Amino acid sequence: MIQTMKNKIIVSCQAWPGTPFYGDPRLMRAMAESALMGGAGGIRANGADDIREIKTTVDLPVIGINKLPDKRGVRIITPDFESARVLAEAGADLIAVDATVQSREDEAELQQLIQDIQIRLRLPVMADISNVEEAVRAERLGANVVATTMAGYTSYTKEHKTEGPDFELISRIVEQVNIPVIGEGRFALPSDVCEAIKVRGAHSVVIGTSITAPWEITARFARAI
Ligand SMILES: CC(=O)N[C@H](C=O)[C@@H](O)[C@H](O)[C@H](O)COP(=O)(O)O
Repeated sequence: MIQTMKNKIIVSCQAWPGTPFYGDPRLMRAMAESALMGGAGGIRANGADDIREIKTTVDLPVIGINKLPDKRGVRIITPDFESARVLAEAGADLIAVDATVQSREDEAELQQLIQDIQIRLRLPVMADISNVEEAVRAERLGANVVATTMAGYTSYTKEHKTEGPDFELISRIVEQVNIPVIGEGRFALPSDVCEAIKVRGAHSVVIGTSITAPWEITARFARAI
């Protein structure tokens, strides 16, 4: 399944409170259908309700996430086994988890979560990381793929946050790990996708805001004048 996404784009279809797409999973299904029509090779979606709805009409691999508070009360990507289990039940084909040191300092706990998803749910795990060290750690702890999702969003990477995708980080991770590396975060242009996959060696690329957040796309144009 991970192989089927090679050299493809994955569209992140997520609805947040305060945006017009929040509250009706059929809206994210329409987004995912649009992504399929446009040639996407996968979908990334948040929460069991959206995933269940997307799966009714969209025959693409779905990377499931569940952004929920962890035991500290901080919202992170798929904090625990239960939050992963409901995604599997809804039809997710791969589960993404926050694998940053900021959110999961405890290595044994992260390793246990990865193993539980792989063995009990029989699904592969995507590790969302923010730097090279976290990518190397995630591979060592058994993750099946690694994604640059959190680059620029942890306290220790926010100062180096790139305006567009962090291509340099993708290259460095590709050199250091053997599992597929997925570029994610701030992809805005078709040429960004080419750079990540053809030049930097990414397996595929996840695009969210620049496809599924029309208010942000509108603002980019509006700001131009
Ligand atoms: C940091 C974090 O929580 N990222 C989230 C992860 O699922 C989403 O809010 C992003 O939209 C997604 O990663 C895609 O990135 P972009 O929207 O930049 O194309």
